[in-house]
Amino acid sequence: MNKADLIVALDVPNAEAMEAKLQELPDFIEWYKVGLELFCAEGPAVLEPLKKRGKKIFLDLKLHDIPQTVANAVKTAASHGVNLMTVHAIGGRAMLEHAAKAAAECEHPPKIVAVTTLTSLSADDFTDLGINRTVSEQAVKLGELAISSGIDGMVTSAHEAQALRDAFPDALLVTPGIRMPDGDVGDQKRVASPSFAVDQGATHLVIGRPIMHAEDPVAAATAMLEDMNK
Ligand SMILES: O=C(O)c1cc(=O)[nH]c(=O)n1[C@@H]1O[C@H](COP(=O)(O)O)[C@@H](O)[C@H]1O
Repeated sequence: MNKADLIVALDVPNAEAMEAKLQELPDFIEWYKVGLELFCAEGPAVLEPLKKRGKKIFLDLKLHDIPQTVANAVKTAASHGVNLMTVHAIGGRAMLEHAAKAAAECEHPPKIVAVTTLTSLSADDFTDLGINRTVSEQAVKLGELAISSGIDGMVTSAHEAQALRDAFPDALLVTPGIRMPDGDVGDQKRVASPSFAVDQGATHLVIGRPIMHAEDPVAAATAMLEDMNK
């Protein structure tokens, strides 16, 4: 039994590249994330090979629009049989409530998680954006909005996870920006190890390049899982 779910981000340009990776990656990976790049390239058909393999699907489209548009998008996406979806918390209460209601009305309701602050943003970006709170304060503020609107949980870096876990004991906490201590950070700003994320209360860890770009993806995924469970 793993301490959290490991989700591999299929950040590849097309279905062919996805298939190559799926053949390489180990069976113990139960969750895959399909994001904007792959979904824009292939549309919903790209989900079929994952469903055939019995994998759980995180469709990460980070919806942020007027309430009705988001509700319709949630319903349409859910009809393709996805387990988890993202919206942006800053879309506001009406948008979040519409998303939650649309999901609940689906035959197979997906869980909806709200992005609080992208893991690629730092405190300096907050200054640029005119936000005067700390990243943790902002996460809790947006978490309150999301949870009270009927959303299932938040996407956050592991550094805000404990504050969110304390405030919302039952929420899903999805943490991207996962790196081993010596790993290449790339464009991420708020990174943490798998074990740190789990210790802080994460329920799902999203990992892309450290596994997808590894010379040996099986070894990389195994090391992430071991670190998560230690
Ligand atoms: O919603 C997400 O999944 C997400 C939110 C966030 O704040 N930061 C973030 O990196 N992500 C996604 O998580 C994945 C992280 O990829 P790596 O940095 O390659 O591990 C990417 O697919 C991002 O789109």
